[in-house]
Amino acid sequence: MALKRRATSHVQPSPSNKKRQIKLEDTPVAIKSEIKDEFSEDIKPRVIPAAKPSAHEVPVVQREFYPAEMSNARCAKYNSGELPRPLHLLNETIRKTLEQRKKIAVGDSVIHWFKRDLRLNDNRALAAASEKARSKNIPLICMFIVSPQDYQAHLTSAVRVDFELRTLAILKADLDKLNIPLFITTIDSRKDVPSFILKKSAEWGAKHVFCNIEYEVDELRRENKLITECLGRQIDFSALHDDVLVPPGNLQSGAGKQYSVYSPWFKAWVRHLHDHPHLLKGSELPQANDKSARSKFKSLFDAEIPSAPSNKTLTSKEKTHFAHLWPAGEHEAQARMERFARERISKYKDARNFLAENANSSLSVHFSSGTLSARTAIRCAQSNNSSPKLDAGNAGIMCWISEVAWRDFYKHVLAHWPFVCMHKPFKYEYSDIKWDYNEEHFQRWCNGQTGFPVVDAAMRQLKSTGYMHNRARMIVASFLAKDLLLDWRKGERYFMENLVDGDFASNNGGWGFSASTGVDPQPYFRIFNPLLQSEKFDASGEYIRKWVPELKDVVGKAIHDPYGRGAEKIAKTTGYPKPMVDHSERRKIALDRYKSGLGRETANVGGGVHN
Ligand SMILES: Cc1cc2nc3c(=O)[nH]c(=O)nc-3n(C[C@H](O)[C@H](O)[C@H](O)COP(=O)(O)OP(=O)(O)OC[C@H]3O[C@@H](n4cnc5c(N)ncnc54)[C@H](O)[C@@H]3O)c2cc1C
Repeated sequence: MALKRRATSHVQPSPSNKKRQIKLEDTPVAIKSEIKDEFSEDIKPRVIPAAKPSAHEVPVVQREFYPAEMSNARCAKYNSGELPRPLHLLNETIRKTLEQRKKIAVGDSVIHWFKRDLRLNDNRALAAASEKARSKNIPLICMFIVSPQDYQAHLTSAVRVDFELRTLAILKADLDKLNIPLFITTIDSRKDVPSFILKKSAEWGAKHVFCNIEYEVDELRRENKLITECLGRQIDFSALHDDVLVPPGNLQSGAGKQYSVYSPWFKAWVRHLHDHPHLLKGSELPQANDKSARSKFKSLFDAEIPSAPSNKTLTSKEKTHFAHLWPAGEHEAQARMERFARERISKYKDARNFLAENANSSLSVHFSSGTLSARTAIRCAQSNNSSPKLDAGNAGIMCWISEVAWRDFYKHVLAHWPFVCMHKPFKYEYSDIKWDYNEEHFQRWCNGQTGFPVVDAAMRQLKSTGYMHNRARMIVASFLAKDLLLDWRKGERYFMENLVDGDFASNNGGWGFSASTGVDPQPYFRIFNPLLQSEKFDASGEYIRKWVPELKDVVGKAIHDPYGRGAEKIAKTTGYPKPMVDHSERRKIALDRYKSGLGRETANVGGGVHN
């Protein structure tokens, strides 16, 4: 019972997302223990404590899926190579089984398993599956598995699930035109996914199954296991790199180490792509099946798209709202990319940080669901540039490419330092920083009621649209960690539960950057001043007025600080709250906390830099 209470205590129902909250108590005990067993070889020998939280236990870990927070010593073992990285193990299995898998004769069909690659264009595994099917003139079958427990474990937002399901309808229709069925089904227990794939392969006579690699720990381990289990049944399970331009592990410094700083990593990334142009080349579209596939697999063609799991269901009003805001599917993604490259990309460098400007691409939702490949996007940017080089030509285009590269960077980080996926900060020595768990403070942050207009505008933008401007993400993340002194992982979690573009690696990377606990972070003594950020990046207050209607009649600079700059009367009348903390006081406490968490002197707290 205590375990359940702890697990649910950090689920943060807010008025608008209450319906979407996961009711963990509803999860049958039997299923919970299955999940624990399945989680990883890595944790199997360890016993997950039943109830009593250890002094070190953080109430952020979803204990019904994962063990308690990992120790620093165990993180160090990943760093020293004593513990093998899941991607390394997967690569090894791929390499060791290659010859045996090559010998497997093509069966009666070939399967492509869609995951976060929901497109026909430029899709490595789908193209390979199609090629295999064509080599023997047999049908290609596509499949997608709705896994409610994966949604729950990965904190996938209801908005994102809705986007995925709408995309699947488009994908199914596009595949249908090629006589290719898209079979979509729901598997209640994530543990059953591998056996389901084996079962379907046998049923459809498939000897080849293809998918693209996801770099999160559970997924890498699942695919590793699938290769071996499939091989035992004479089935070739192929997992390919697709989601990133350069496969993780391919970029190393002169000393043979992984880069943990972005700038040298980016130079190496550019160099690698210039030296290996095939990595940027698009993949072929899948070829049509023979018409006979329609009768042979009629039930698959007829299979309906399942509805969202009950804890990830939007109301019909929300559905209409988000469908209008985020049209789904790869055609929309392509059109949006082309429009952006034609109309706005060249001004991106100068305008991208301004909160009220429509300067960014808003393509993250498509990258994270795989309705647009980062390769395709970069080729499109390149084709609008005066130089074919990734680091030359138009400043706006170069800058945008370097932003897309951050996405690759964080996936490389995730693959090389897998403990970031296990609730540990990249800088695990920062685990000892004392965080607060003040529920009222957290709720005020979630609901945009902090009394800091720019923070509140951003949090309300998230709630209303499932999206937040990048600069705003940095401001609110810094505010949560360094002004409210709340555990940044609570913010990381809330973002995943609400973002339409939620992506583990980028989200974790962004939070680590802002809380100064991550890879290539801003130093802990750099503490965003929300007022200065507001004045700099929303000078006219347009962004604030849009999202905080209580302040729409405030004129001039008072918009950034209504209580401090003479707009108290309006703010009071409209019910806009006073600032919930004093920034300069909190800044001092934050510096102290960081210093003592790192075991440094606490006396001298000067030297903090205001941005
Ligand atoms: C605290 C925090 C949390 C974040 N969480 C996510 C997340 O869950 N999912 C997500 O996709 N991005 C996340 N980001 C990164 C970034 O904010 C978004 O990618 C960006 O705002 C998406 O808007 P856009 O598509 O208009 O980006 P653009 O400015 O047009 O950039 C183009 C693309 O480059 C990539 N990109 C840009 N900036 C970054 C970055 N800092 N890190 C990684 N990739 C980047 C994205 O794929 C983006 O779509 C987070 C950043 C922070 C600071």
